[in-house]
Amino acid sequence: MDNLTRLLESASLLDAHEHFMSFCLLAAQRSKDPCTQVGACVVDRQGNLIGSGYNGMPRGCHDDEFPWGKRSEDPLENKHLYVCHAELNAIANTTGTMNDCVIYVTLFPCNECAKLIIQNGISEVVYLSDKHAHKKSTVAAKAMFDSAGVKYWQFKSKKKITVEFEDLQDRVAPRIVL
Ligand SMILES: O=c1ccn([C@H]2C[C@H](O)[C@@H](COP(=O)(O)O)O2)c(=O)[nH]1
Ligand SMILES: [Zn+2]
Repeated sequence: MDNLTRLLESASLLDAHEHFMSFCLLAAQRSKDPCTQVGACVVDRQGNLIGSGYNGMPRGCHDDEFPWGKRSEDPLENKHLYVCHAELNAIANTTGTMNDCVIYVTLFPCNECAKLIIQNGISEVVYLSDKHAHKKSTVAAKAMFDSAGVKYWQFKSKKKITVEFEDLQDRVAPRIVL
């Protein structure tokens, strides 16, 4: 890539997919899960972000009372029985219809989230990581999406976005590093 192209591209805006997936990555930073932070957002066909969430304990269930580990032999001492998934929280935080909306999520949805996505009429899933692709929950989720006609595709980009708050005191836009 020559310098002029690089300059022009670095000055260009984020496209919609980059914008919403970046938003999910920022939302994921709020998660207290020490192993897998997940962010999700629901976007309507006009391009409006109408709900978002990240994986966390249910409202009123404090992190000091519930576990974040996953290695105990006792399932009651592991996070999985308690944690609300990012997609669940994004959907719960959305007001109004989700018919034909798109959900962006940093990790491919599990089977339980797939059911929620389908039952709420969401028609497209854009995901970043498929690190649980080998798990039965992911295989089941894909089978349900295929059957229900929910489109899903993996977001890929080589862009790097650096947000430096200090830097922003003098400039209005984050620096996009290519
Ligand atoms: O559809 C999903 C699947 C998982 N999550 C969350 C739930 C947990 O907090 C982590 C998974 O933990 P691992 O340590 O990778 O098993 O991801 C989600 O939000 N949405
Ligand atoms: Zn899930």
